[in-house]
Amino acid sequence: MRLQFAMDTLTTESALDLAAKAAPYVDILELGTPLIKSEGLAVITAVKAAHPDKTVFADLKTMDAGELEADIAFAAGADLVTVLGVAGDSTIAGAVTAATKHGKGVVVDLIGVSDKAARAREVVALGAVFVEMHAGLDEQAEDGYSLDALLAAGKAAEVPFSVAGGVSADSVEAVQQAGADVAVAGSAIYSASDVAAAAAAIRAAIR
Ligand SMILES: O=C(CO)[C@H](O)[C@H](O)COP(=O)(O)O
Repeated sequence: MRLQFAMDTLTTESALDLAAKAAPYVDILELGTPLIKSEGLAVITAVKAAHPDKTVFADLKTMDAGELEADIAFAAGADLVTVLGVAGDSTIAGAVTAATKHGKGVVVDLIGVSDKAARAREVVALGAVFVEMHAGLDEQAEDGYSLDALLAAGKAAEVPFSVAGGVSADSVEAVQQAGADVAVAGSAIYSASDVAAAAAAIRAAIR
């Protein structure tokens, strides 16, 4: 299982600092949606230039204009971009067209989708390389939140999937046991006082 570090920070300087500390322990460097909105596509180019050996994941969360938004992110250096699962099929197919042109990939983020397993199968048929079983930061803050529903959806989907929603060193083993291809960890790493140690601890918990 690969480990993806979601950098939900707001400046390129901070992203480059976080990436440098975590890179030895992670496979995928994610530029979070707030970071891309704050700094624009240039942050993708900067992180890819600093880490050409890593998969650079641009969390665009595209909802419309799939081909155009994916195209400009791939041209900036992204290896993977996200499109929302609640978007129309034509938006997802458009992003896949751009990915094919660039030799890159589209990940469909299932945040806000009620039947994640069923939508996962549909979007993989449209060409997504994997889906993200995702509970966002606001959902994580709700009473009673747990990763369990995401893990169950991943098991039921029977397609390649990642899990994002507060994954930590304590929960990453359950993510792996559910059959995930990628574990996504954001705040568990970037909020730690020792970013490198936090990333290393999650890596060590992956068998
Ligand atoms: O896409 C996101 C929020 O929309 C986050 O990057 C994702 O949820 C991973 O971060 P965390 O581990 O802190 O939940």
